[in-house]
Amino acid sequence: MTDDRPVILVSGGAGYIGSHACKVLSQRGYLPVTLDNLATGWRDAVRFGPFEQADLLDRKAVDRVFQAYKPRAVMHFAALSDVGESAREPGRYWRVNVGGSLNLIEAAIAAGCLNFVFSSTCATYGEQDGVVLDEDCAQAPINSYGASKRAIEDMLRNFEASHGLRHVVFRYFNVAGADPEGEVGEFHRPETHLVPLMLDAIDGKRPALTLHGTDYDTPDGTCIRDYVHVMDLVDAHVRGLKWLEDGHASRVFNLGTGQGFSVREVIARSASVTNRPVPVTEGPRRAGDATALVSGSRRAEAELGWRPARSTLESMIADAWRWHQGPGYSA
Ligand SMILES: NC(=O)c1ccc[n+]([C@@H]2O[C@H](COP(=O)([O-])OP(=O)(O)OC[C@H]3O[C@@H](n4cnc5c(N)ncnc54)[C@H](O)[C@@H]3O)[C@@H](O)[C@H]2O)c1
Ligand SMILES: O=c1ccn([C@@H]2O[C@H](COP(=O)(O)OP(=O)(O)O[C@H]3O[C@H](CO)[C@H](O)[C@H](O)[C@H]3O)[C@@H](O)[C@H]2O)c(=O)[nH]1
Repeated sequence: MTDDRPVILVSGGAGYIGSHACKVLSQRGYLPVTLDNLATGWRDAVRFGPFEQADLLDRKAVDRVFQAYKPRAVMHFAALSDVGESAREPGRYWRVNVGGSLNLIEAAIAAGCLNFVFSSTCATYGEQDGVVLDEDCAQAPINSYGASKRAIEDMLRNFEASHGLRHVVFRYFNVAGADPEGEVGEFHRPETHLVPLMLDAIDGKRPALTLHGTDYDTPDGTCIRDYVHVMDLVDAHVRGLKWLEDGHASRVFNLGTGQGFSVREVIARSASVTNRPVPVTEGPRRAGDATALVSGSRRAEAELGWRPARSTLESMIADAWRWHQGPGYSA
């Protein structure tokens, strides 16, 4: 390799969040190497560094990527992350998320790459009405997706104790928005996330958005979530990487704004940002959904100096809408 930038191995770099992370890493002087099997990601989203098509379940292939690029650290985004599917097919979530992470962790250790940044989720907290969700809160996942992520957090702690694997765990709340320059954005097939489905309904790509439950114990009956802009989220990842490079101890950080919005509030805000009506139908609850998930922590701000700059509903919807109408969305 002639490029002498520090290499970061990005698992899941062809996916929504991983592709944004690659963009920001490359802007900040790193060489992001994407390892992805394209299960839910896209070749076109890998634009900011080399691409290695490999499955995390193939340990030999993962070892080869470490040998070829000698990364300084790993950012591990690759996972299955559809809450509803995880309720129906728990085996896939344990196999891919937990088994794949075990391979990646063991390969990193074998290669002497001991700095590891991991995508976890607020779904590890489960359903805890009235509890402030900070990092010390008990984890009680209510679906196998959340359970698989909690298991990986445990795995990281075990491998730190045995092999010195230093790690930062980010428990994301709901990620939304897109690269404001429109190079990458969110595109899943099938799509399950609220914002892209709503934008599809607004511009006629789907007949309507279905409200998954209107009888929750919230002011308007729909679930409450804490939405964070994908660009703010990946900025925190680069800060997490520097935290490890600076020699700090392993740490868990929530990534959310601390403000919750109901599904109906997101819909109302989208109608005003796009200046178009949102066709809506009411449906039953979706298996595995918690009533309200809102971060109650300022740890990332206090310790990483992280300040979300674009995480208003307006910015997230406006950036997602721009991406949605551009050429990349249906590529
Ligand atoms: N989007 C959110 O709101 C959100 C919230 C909390 C946590 N997360 C976590 O963030 C991470 C990224 O989420 P995303 O929304 O970008 O998902 P995504 O589906 O867009 O990206 C995941 C990527 O991982 C790849 N992948 C999956 N299985 C693989 C395997 N076995 N080997 C190699 N590559 C594999 C996929 O092809 C895809 O490119 C996930 O770990 C997810 O659990 C996301
Ligand atoms: O068509 C839809 C899609 C979503 N929703 C609702 O909108 C809210 C947000 O749903 P998303 O599917 O966009 O996001 P989730 O909260 O289910 O999931 C996100 O947060 C989870 C943690 O709970 C996981 O981390 C997961 O990876 C991440 O996508 C939920 O109340 C959901 O029921 C609808 O009403 N209709």
